Amino acid sequence: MLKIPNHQVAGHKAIDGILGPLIDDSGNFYKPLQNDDRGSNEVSFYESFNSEPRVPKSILKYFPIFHGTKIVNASDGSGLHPHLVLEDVASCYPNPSVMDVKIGSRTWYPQASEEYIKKCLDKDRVTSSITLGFRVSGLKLVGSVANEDDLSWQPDRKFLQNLSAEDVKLLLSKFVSSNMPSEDAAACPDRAFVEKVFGGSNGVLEQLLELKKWFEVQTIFHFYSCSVLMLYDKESLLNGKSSGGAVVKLVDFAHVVDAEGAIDHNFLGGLCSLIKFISDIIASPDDENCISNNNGTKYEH
Ligand SMILES: O=P(O)(O)O[C@@H]1[C@@H](OP(=O)(O)O)[C@H](OP(=O)(O)O)[C@H](O)[C@H](OP(=O)(O)O)[C@H]1OP(=O)(O)O
Ligand SMILES: Nc1ncnc2c1ncn2[C@@H]1O[C@H](COP(=O)(O)OP(=O)(O)O)[C@@H](O)[C@H]1O
Repeated sequence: MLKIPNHQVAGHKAIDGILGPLIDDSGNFYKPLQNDDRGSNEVSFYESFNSEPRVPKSILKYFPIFHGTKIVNASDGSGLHPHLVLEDVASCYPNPSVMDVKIGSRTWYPQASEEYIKKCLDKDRVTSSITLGFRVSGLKLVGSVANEDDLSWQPDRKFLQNLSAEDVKLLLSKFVSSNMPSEDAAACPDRAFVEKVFGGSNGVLEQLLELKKWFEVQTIFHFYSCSVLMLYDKESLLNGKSSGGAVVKLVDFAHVVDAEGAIDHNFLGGLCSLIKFISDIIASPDDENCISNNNGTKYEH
């Protein structure tokens, strides 16, 4: 029995009869192939990625496992439709906090139509993509008590569109905090999970640094409009379960193109920028938890 995922934070969602991803109880994520080139491009990417001998084994873990395609009933009620069958990277978490960060200051690929480039450029300009090299595309923050809906916060696209560098820093700090899963700008994030999630030898920062090393040398693919997904489970971490630890996965390969022997400096630049934000949060002392809001007011504990 396929169902709508609870933990999807961005992209096309299978709500209100729209075509979107579905999951099963066996840990699979069914992403519908879009009817234009995007669906077939993403299938081609997974096929070539998985058969590409130049991709180091250590890098494979940053990509969802690909189980091929399958025709299943679409979420919009339109009947049978081909879907990518991917590993559901959220399936091992009871109640994950999730952040989708679209990497790159430029989300359009060189071969795209003028109309598409304009649409992407407009979004890159109004969001933090051009200024920061990435934008937060989706977010779900969960409170410390599992399964209590009122303790989770999933901001809408509008809220995420206009974030400054300070706002992004605040959001990343909230992502690793046990308090205030809300858009309240006056809230001081306690960063209770900063070491467990961002820091440490298995944390987000180490994972991003490993990815960065690969992006410094790989000249196989250019990953336009692709996202870094960060997930972890607060309750499991609080209970000392190692299974709640943070993972980094790359998702959305509808616009991956051949690198033609060149470094993907667009992705690499965005990744370095995200790494800098996360390193700064790990390094900043606790008394810098309270960050200025949009008016420059500094909130205290
Ligand atoms: O038009 P929208 O607003 O739904 O745009 C989608 C984007 O949502 P956004 O507004 O940037 O959060 C969406 O971005 P996210 O995955 O949500 O970050 C995709 O870029 C999507 O395009 P594609 O399927 O990757 O080709 C975009 O979808 P298309 O409309 O290009 O199919
Ligand atoms: N393999 C996966 N497992 C679990 N969740 C996923 C997976 N792939 C994508 N998602 C969820 O779906 C969202 C949108 O995915 P994406 O591939 O970007 O779709 P779209 O092409 O519609 O933008 C992500 O932000 C994430 O929350």
